[in-house]
Amino acid sequence: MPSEQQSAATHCRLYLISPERIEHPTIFADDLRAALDGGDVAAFQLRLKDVSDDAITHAADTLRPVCQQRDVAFIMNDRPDLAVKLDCDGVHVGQEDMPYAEARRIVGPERQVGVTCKASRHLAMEAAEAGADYVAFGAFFPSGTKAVTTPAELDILEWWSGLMEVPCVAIGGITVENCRPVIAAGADFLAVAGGVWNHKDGPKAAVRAFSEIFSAHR
Ligand SMILES: Cc1ncc(COP(=O)(O)OP(=O)(O)O)c(N)n1
Ligand SMILES: Cc1nc(C(=O)O)sc1CCOP(=O)(O)O
Ligand SMILES: [Mg+2]
Repeated sequence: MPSEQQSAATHCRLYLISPERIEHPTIFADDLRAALDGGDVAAFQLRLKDVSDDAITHAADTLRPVCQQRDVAFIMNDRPDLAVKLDCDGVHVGQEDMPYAEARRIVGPERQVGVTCKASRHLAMEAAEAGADYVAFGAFFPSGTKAVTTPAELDILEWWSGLMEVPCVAIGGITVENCRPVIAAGADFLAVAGGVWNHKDGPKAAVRAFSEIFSAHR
């Protein structure tokens, strides 16, 4: 995420996660533009599952400019190699993807590397000490996007934010309706997919609503 935005340590921000499939990137680009123009978004993660590298490439080439024109970091999920090849701002890796050090070796020092830490203080300390740009905890709520997750409790956010400078991301089933305690517990970023794309009034209204909640918590 852009570094200037990390300076406001108490200000939570949105980290938007893409749907797992994007059939028509040029059409989805309109949804993304609308969402990003709805309010403050720090980052967008391209999280496509079970699709070809060509499909990821086409989506990234279409969506990255939409993000970068708005100063929204464009993060590739799972694939440090594609993060470099497609000139992304960073990569997110999970515990089943590859070790942090390997991801860092591939993307180099300039791009961001974020690491899934589930509900583990140990994994988070390990990732932060190794140099991760952020650690991600979750899932805080049941997710309609990802079936198999590890339940996480809010106290891990309180503990982390009281102890560490490295930003923490909260993920898993977060919506406009349930996000307030997650923000109050100390999340620096809320990573959200369904809570934006499936919002009853559309993605733009969802981002606007999140932004208003963030502002009220400042
Ligand atoms: C910000 C953020 N946090 C966690 C995840 C989950 O990553 P991972 O455990 O590798 O699972 P998949 O997303 O790859 O299914 C994430 N993508 N982003
Ligand atoms: C990709 C992902 N990882 C999770 C974890 O717990 O690590 S939960 C999750 C899904 C995020 O989408 P939604 O906001 O729709 O629940
Ligand atoms: Mg992964």
